[in-house]
Amino acid sequence: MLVLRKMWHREDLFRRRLNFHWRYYNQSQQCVLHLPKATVYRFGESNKATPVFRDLDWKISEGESWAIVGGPGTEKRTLLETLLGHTRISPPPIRGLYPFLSNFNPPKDPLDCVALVSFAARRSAGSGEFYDYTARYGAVRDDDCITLRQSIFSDEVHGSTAQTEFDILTKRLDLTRLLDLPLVALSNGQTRRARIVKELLKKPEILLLDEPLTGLDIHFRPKLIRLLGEIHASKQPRIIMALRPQDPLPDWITHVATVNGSEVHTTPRSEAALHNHSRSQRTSEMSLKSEPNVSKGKPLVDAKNLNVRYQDRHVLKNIDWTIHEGDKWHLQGANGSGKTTLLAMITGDHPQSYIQPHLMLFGSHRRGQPTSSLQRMIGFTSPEVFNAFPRRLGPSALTVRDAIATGFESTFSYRPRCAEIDARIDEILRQLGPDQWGGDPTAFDQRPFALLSPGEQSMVLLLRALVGRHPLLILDEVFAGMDSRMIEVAKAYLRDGLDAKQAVIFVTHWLEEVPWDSHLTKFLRLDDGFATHLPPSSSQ
Ligand SMILES: Nc1ncnc2c1ncn2[C@@H]1O[C@H](COP(=O)(O)OP(=O)(O)OP(=O)(O)O)[C@@H](O)[C@H]1O
Repeated sequence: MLVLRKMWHREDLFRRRLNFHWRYYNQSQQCVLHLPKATVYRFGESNKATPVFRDLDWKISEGESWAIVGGPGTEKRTLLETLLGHTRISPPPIRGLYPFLSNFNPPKDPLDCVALVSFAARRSAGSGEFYDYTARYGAVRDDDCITLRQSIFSDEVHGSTAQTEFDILTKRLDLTRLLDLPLVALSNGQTRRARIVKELLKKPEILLLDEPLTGLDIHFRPKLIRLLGEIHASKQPRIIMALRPQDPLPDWITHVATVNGSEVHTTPRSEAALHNHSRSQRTSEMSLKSEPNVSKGKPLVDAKNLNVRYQDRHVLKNIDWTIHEGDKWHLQGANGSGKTTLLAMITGDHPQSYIQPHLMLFGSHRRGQPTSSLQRMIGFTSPEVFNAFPRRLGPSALTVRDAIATGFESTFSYRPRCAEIDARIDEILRQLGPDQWGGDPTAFDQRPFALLSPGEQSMVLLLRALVGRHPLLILDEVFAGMDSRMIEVAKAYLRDGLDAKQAVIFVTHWLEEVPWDSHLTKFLRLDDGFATHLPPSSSQ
């Protein structure tokens, strides 16, 4: 009897162990995504059309952490659209694209539980007209009064659990103190963080993030990456991130899908060929010949004791800043420190620019100059210009050439092009067009702006800023979406291709993107609205 009992006990132990291993095996092998050797077409196109992806063979098992890495073309974005179910997969995967969703009772529909956070401007949004982003600087209109808190707590997000998660996420993403501000008042980086919180609270099973590090300051990037790693490990939701090749790959990423044209290579991290963002050591011939950045020319901007307030928020505090001809400035500062506000003083977009006691722009007081004539002196691009730029399609679509030509105007508007303007556009396209960065040069200037990839759109907006050879260039996060080859070409132009007297204010959160060696660059850093002039060796 005792022997029998011992045997039962052993058998029970064995059965339990087996059960445990089987459950563990099942869980670890649970298939999150499965695309077995598929061809992917745009919706509405037959199998005779050129596919967007061929032989796409991709399996994601539970527990793996994936990043999609790809260049500036539209392919990375198309792969995200495929994961959202916006393309046709042939043959369709038998258990669906996301087999694990069929294990829920009732099974879940990917359309309801796979979400995307993308910061690329929507194609042909609204009427396709230029959107006036400067409204943000003035009195907030009633329509724009929706606060950050109201925007996050949409119909889809409610209940006490959501409230707790909301409190935790807004704290971790440093948004708590901004919750009662109008949404339009948030800075670019603050808006990006808010968009991520909003999608997380909708509780998707899978969250796709398109280049989530762009526009975030250097201190914030590691915080976001850590948070996303923790969220992914909890599977609430699983995260798939799309990154540029030069972006740092988070430690917790185990696998990489590299997009190259119509091919996608899926490999464990250790086998992926990655190009980390590294500071270019190349010093241009011009840089070697140039003297250290001692200002010589006339002052273009001279601001003394500049202040900006919104009710009780004091955003810029007693700023002194003089910019001379030929100066190259790197304007630094964390998200929300006041960079965009300061630049809006110089472009005249900010209504409070009129009330400054000493704001001299191009030799006259700001008050004495219409904004339009002021802006004819400035070549300008920024995340706000990128988002506001018209993206209409159809017969009145804006071509690349049209888009660049608007750089001769003070604000966005068309003017019939003359031969001289066309010749200058041809020149800048030869210097910085797709032939230089390995893009498709076929009739590039006639392509609709709206159909370019985000990186190509950024490049066209840079050309728009450069085409008029303005005395002052303001280049705010100008390389967003570009790959390392485009960035190197653009940096070389900014080092060697500008007129000696052109001054530049360059804004970036990536020190390695600054085109000039540090001894040729001047540094102004904003900390919570206060400005500090930094010595040449300064990094962020
Ligand atoms: N109308 C407004 N009312 C209250 N606060 C505002 C308003 N407009 C802007 N702010 C605040 O001013 C601060 C500076 O914003 P700004 O856009 O200049 O920051 P930034 O340095 O450009 O940030 P980022 O790097 O994220 O682009 C932010 O904290 C923002 O919330």
